[in-house]
Amino acid sequence: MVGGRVTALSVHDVRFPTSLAGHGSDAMHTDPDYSAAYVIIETDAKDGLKGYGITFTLGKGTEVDWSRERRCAFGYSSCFECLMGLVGQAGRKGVRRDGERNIARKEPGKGRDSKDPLWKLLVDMDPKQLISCIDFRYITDALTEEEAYEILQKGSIGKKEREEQMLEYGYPAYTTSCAWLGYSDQQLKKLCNEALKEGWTRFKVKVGADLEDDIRRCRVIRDIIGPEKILMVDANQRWDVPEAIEWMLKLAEFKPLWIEEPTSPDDVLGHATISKALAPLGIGVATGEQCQNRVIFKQLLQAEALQFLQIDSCRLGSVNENLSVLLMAKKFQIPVCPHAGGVGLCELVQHLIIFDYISISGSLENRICEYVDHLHEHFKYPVVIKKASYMPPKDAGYSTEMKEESVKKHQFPGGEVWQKLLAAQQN
Ligand SMILES: C[C@H](O)[C@@H](O)[C@@H](O)[C@H](O)C(=O)O
Ligand SMILES: [Mg+2]
Repeated sequence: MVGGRVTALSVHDVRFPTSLAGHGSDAMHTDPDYSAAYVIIETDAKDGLKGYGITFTLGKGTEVDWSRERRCAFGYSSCFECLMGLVGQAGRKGVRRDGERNIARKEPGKGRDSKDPLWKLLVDMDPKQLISCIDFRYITDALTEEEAYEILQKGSIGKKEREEQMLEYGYPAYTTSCAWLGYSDQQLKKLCNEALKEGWTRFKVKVGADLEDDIRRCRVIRDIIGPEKILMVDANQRWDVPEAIEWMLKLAEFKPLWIEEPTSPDDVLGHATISKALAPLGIGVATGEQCQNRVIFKQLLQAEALQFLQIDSCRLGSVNENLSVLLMAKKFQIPVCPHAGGVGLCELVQHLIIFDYISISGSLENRICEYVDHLHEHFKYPVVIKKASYMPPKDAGYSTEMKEESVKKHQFPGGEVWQKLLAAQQN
């Protein structure tokens, strides 16, 4: 039982000047500053329990999220059970405030009252408890409560062995850090060679702005990694549907496993058309990092519009919403390959995908979780990567807490880092 009532809440506009070095750049976001609306919730619990929440943005977006997080958190009243949101009704309340339903958010504090990391808390919940966390409204035409229960019951067979396997070997990852669009060929080569030495075997490269550049960059990276290692390409919504198909016909020689976000993330049928056209080439469609709720994921699955489903821990409103998507993906037999990176997304989503493997999917076939090698040093419990795999976190909670010093220095615009940059711009 959760103790304590919420006594204070603060929201911090934390930004990192990643655009200066081209980190995170793609065909649509040429100069992102990885940023977050970071929420700290204090309680009067005797043990000094606090909750931490993150909404990832590319800088300016924090201004929208900042004001919303404040209102939203206060709107919950001071009842800590509501903030926990591990009850279906509370989850429903959290994602459905009138007129604000489409802004990505995440409930702060989840898992923090337990001594377990979030993945373990979920793994140890029985199917009935897990089901009670899910809002099935709008998805029963794709997944009923009974079907979800059955999936979880079946998933409990062999759970212990899978948990041990995760603790020993971790969850397989791929890297996006070598090939941001703003990186020079020289930098790309250097980073790729280093990643190979570190044991990475799966690489994602940004494409979509210029076909000749893409062909050259894919060739550079294939030459370095060889024909056997896995390559994925990501266009970040740059193309129209016919353009996506034509462009990918030209990149097919590099044997990408998937094309990610080929077109508008809202265009379910467009994704289906692209999937159908690229299937004979052995190229799948991956999407989901901009998908904000279970209904869109339901439609993508029903329309056979994607072959790899990319949940995002912050974009989907709450852990609860993620649970429903993991279960739908299992029913439709589509592998979940989470989106990560940004500020803290790797820290968060590792919990969900480790839980998915142990309790839902039971398979690692065609499954990999994104890893991006930026900004982990600002987190109190940073991810641990060994042999290109995420090692299950051991600390309590959702690994969301940032270092106080990092928050202070990177507050926008008053923090030391921004004061220096803004002063340099004026001179
Ligand atoms: C602006 C961001 O860096 C995106 O490019 C990034 O999230 C990307 O789509 C990814 O898949 O990692
Ligand atoms: Mg992407």
